[in-house]
Amino acid sequence: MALCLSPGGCPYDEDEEIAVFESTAAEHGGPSRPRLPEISVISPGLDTRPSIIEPKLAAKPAAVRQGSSGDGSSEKVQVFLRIRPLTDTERGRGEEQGCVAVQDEETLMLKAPKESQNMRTAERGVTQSIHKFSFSKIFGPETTQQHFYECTMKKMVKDVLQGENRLLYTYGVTNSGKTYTIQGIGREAGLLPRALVSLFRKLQGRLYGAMDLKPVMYQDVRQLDAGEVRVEEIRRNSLLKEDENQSSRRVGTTTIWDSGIGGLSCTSNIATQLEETDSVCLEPDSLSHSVGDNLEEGVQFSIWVSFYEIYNEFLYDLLDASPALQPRKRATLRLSDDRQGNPYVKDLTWIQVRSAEEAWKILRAGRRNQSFASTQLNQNSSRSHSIFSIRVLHVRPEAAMHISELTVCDLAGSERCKEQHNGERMKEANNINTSLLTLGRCIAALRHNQNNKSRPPQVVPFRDSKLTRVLQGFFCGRGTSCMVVNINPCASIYDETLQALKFSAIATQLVHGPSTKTRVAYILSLLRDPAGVVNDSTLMEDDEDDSDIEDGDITMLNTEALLQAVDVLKKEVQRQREEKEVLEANVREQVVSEMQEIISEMQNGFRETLEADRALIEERYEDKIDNIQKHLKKFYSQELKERDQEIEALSAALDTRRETDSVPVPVPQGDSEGPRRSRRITSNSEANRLRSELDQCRAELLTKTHELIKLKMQLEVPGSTGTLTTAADRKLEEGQRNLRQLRMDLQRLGAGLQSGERACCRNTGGERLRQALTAADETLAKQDQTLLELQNGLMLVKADLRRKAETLAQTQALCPQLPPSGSDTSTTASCKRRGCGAAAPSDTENRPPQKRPFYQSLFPSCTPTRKYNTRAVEDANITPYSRILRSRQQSPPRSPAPTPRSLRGKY
Ligand SMILES: Nc1ncnc2c1ncn2[C@@H]1O[C@H](COP(=O)(O)OP(=O)(O)OP(=O)(O)O)[C@@H](O)[C@H]1O
Repeated sequence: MALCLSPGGCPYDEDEEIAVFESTAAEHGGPSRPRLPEISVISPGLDTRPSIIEPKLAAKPAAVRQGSSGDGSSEKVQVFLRIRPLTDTERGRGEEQGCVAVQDEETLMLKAPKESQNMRTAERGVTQSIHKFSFSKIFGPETTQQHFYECTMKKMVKDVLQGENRLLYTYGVTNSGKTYTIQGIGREAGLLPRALVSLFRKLQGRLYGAMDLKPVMYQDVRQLDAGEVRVEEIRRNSLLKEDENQSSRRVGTTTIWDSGIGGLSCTSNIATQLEETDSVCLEPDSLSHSVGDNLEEGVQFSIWVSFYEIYNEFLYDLLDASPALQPRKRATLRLSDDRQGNPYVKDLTWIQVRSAEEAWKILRAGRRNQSFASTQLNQNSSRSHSIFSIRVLHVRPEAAMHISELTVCDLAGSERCKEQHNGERMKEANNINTSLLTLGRCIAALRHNQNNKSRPPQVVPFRDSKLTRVLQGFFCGRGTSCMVVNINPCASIYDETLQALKFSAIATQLVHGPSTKTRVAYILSLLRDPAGVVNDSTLMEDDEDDSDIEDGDITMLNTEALLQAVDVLKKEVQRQREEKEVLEANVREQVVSEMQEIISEMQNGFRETLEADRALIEERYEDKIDNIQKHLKKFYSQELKERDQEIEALSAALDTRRETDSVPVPVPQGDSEGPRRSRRITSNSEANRLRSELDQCRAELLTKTHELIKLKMQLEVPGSTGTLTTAADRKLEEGQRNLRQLRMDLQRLGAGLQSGERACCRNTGGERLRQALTAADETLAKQDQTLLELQNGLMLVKADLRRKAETLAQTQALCPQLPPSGSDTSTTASCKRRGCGAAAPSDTENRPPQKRPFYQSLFPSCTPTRKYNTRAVEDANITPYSRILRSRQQSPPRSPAPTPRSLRGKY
């Protein structure tokens, strides 16, 4: 890529058209740029994406680029750029570095000088060093005031006389030539004096001389009575007189007055500037040749002016009685809204003027009250936004009054606060920058709303600063605005200039809202076609096609037509309201469905989280249960072991005791026992008696035993039955022994279970106990099996014995010499013991009676009969363990071994 020199001496990129564009919009929240191009291009453009402009389009003529209207002024906000010439001093300082170059009458190139902040960031690759801007028209340093006026304000004056509202405001860095552009110096009169001269020349012979009609509030007119007229005259004359007095004095003095805020004084060194502007000399302009052109017949015009400033976010009336004559403190003005919500400056002084000279004198008088100060960059820097308004009252003899307005706003220059070493200057600079920033935000919001009509509009922050509040009407359809951007080509303020240009680039993307005229056209179109639905787009088309409608004025309509218009508008309002209701219903529906989706997504999310948490907690508790199980297992096995040892020790001790007890107790000797001796003697005699009885019983038992043995021997039948009976007896004894042992085990387990259940209640896990119980179950089942086997064996033995008994009875019948009663008893006892005979058919009688309830409570379902018969006993003796066992046995098939989850469920 080759670098060329622009006409202004600035090198620019030949291949710039292929560049990817960065824009101010991007820096204000637009889409982020993927990579930095070499040149940033900022231009009004027509694209709905304001930040990206086609390079070829940028090179096209203004008429082509600015819409179909052709003149380029009907819709887009016009933004003019004016570059002021460098002074000799500035050239001497080396400020001319070719950083500002005009490429064509609409395109400006900025190239960052070496020392600038922009160049430093560009070298780091953060931003570009070359920037390209497009404007409605660019005016170079050589532009004369006359030329600039003709290209910018001339048409505005014409529009105002046609009844329109117009605003022109200058924006730029301090010392860039804003005040020079608006007011001018010496023979170089600025826009405002030229506009005044043009206005009065046009109105020659059409001025309304009386002072009885005065503009009030936003744009109302008030009829003054004679007294009020007199007051108005006095006020005007005093201002004019004061101006004459001031002018006659030798200027060059320094006026000191209070700024009105906290007693802070402000030095107004206006000598030089006033000296020159006082003698502003106007050259005849083109308007002078078109006196009376296009003015409505029969209408007279009354011209009123006001002049106020916004200083540190306070409004001051510059046409109020001179501060030099009044107390040092200035009164502030308040902002109010009229019934339609239009903002206006309350109690603002309006002075009727009858010539351009009078208007200029009033302006000069006001300027003496304005806040100027000497700053680093400008000897006479405006420290406030000054607003000069010209209201034109269109006085018709038999019709309603109409007001139009031309407002010229000289904005204070933006500047870097850090360069201000004076506290007051710093505060001013802060306020200036804040209000300018708000203006930028308003413009950006307006542009956003215009470019995104389908989306909900952004709130335009007009209320965030006084400046935007007073200018609000011009941005909201009650007129149009035009911006003049002033720049100073000095290299030392390059960064500030770049920021100012970026700011203005947003304004270049703005289009005017529907104007008052357009609204009139809208009403007229409704009257013409009341049933038809007229929307904004058709309205725009109508405007372009039908100039008659656009030129219409609602004040020309008679009462009947106006009433009709009211009816039509009411219907239209109703229709739009219904439309909006439908729209709102749709929006609500969409919002609800979206909310439902969001809620269901949230539910799913929560469910997943819950599941994950649950799994985690389960895992943790499983670990805990495992640990507890291990500890319990260890504990109970240890416990069982210890108890077994204890039982063994106790059994051994019992055996020893028994052996000891069997040894006869020696009779105590003498009276050493003291007073209990008689009792012991009694107990000894009792013992002797019992012992003798015992001996007797033993002897009897011995006899009976011998008899029994004898009988047994008699009954002994050689063969398998005898062996079987012996084996059955042995097994029965063994089974009873096992049962005893088992009972003891079960008692221990029962105790363990109770303590285990208590532990389980504290969430310590009963799985180990369950396992122990399962093991006990199995043992019991085995024992049960053994018992059943024994019972079967016993039944066989009984049957065998029954047969033997029958044989024996037959034998006895044949041998009556067999022993009588004793043998009968023993036989019966023996038979009973062995379970034979009809008197003992039930197997339950073979069990020790005291053992049944316990056994039945443990084995409730061994046999159905037992179950039915022992239900009451079970219920009475129910224990937690038996309950568990019962529940297990009642739920066939046997449930699998409990899992941690089922245990968790339980506990
Ligand atoms: N186009 C121009 N031709 C000749 N001189 C100019 C031009 N523009 C500005 N100047 C001079 O530059 C100086 C600064 O101008 P001016 O006071 O208008 O700046 P400003 O932007 O109003 O500054 P501030 O914002 O501080 O009030 C003045 O001396 C003025 O005469």
